[in-house]
Order: sequence, then structure tokens, then C-alpha cells
Amino acid sequence: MTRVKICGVTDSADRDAVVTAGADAVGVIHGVPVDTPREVDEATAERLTDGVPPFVTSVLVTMPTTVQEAVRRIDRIEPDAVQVHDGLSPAEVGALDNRITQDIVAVVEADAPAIEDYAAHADALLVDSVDADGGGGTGETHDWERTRDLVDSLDVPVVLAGGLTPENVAEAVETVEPFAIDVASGVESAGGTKDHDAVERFVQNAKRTSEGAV
Ligand SMILES: O=C(O)c1ccccc1N[C@@H]1O[C@H](COP(=O)(O)O)[C@@H](O)[C@H]1O
Repeated sequence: MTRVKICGVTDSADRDAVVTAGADAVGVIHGVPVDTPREVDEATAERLTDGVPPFVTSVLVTMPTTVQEAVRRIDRIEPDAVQVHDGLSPAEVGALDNRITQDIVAVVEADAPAIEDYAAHADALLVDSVDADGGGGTGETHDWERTRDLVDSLDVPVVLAGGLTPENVAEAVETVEPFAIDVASGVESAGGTKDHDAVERFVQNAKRTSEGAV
């Protein structure tokens, strides 16, 4: 069954709604040099992460420029896993892996040249549509067939992100058959605020499809 991560929660009510909806992972965004309503400060990131219950994975989404910066952030916030956007080379992702106990999800574009190098060092790859600054949360889809090829050819789990919504997630899961899917802006009522009904529909549509009931 395809797992579901809901990303960019900014308060505990949204975090708890995501958990109640049945998501497998909750993403908290901190330490990104892009303008986004989904980023929270370090203390909030720590508090939101700490409140994620057992059997649900807390994920810190961040854009460090050095391994040291990433380690410092991860040590303070203590997520279950870290999603690294831009900034670190494949070798630096490998160096980070030697310094932390958490799994690393490396973010790549579907046609990036270094995909296999990242796959060699990361625990999973997340294929996203990124903006000119390397950030995510664009609300834009990309070529799902290309990501499907990566699912078929790579040994690491592949996560699909970018422009997913309750309306298109079933088709995305059927087309790509990813290990997991990830959404931020597609389940919001306003920037940084989750629409709880949309979160619920997103999780249901994703999981119903991957159970083969649609
Ligand atoms: O969501 C953001 O604002 C963001 C900023 C910087 C790095 C990553 C970010 N989000 C990630 O992008 C994916 C896809 O977003 P969307 O569904 O297209 O809005 C999201 O799931 C986050 O992992």
C-alpha cells in the first residue's frame, strides 16, 4: 500500500488532524531559505515533531547548505526522518548519513543528472517539482511517467510529490506506483493552514487506490 506524507503543518491542530486522517508521516518545514507560509521556527518544529505519536513518522523538511548545519538542526528537533531539499551533494548526503541515526530522504527532480548518486547515499528519494530556488511546495505536477521509470529502475524507495491534490492523487498512485506520496499546498485552505476535509479525502483516495478498490 502506498504510504502518505502530509507536509508543512504549522500548528498542533493541523498535525493532529493529519494523524487522525490516517497519514503515515507528518512533515514539518524548518530551515529553508525560500519564502513559504509553511515554514516554522525551531521551537515550533521541535514541539510539533515531539507531538507526533508512535507509529507515525515525523519528518523534518529542510534545506541545509552544510552537513554540520543539518546535524545541528536534526539534533535539536529530533525528527524520526529528515527530508533534504537542495544544498547537499550526494557525497554530503552520505556524510550526513554517517552522523545521524535518522533516515534521509533526498529530494531530486525527475530528470536531474545525479539521481543515481543520491540513490546510493540516501534511504529514499523524493521526486518533486522544485522552483528556481530549489524549494518545493510549488503546487506543480511533473512528468509522472518519468517518475514511474525511476520506481522501476532504482533500488531505493521513491516518493512522489508536486502538485498532488485529493482529486488527482488516485491517478498519480495508479500511474507511478510509488512507495509513498507527499503533499503540501494541495490540502490547504490558505497558505500554511490545512483544510482538514481535504486532508481526509487525500488520505482516503490515496489508500483506497493502492488497496485496489478503485
Ligand atoms: O512546501 C513548501 O513550502 C516547501 C518549501 C521548501 C522546501 C520544500 C517544501 N515543500 C515540499 O514540497 C512538496 C510538494 O509540495 P506541493 O504539494 O506541490 O505543494 C511538499 O510535499 C514538501 O515536501
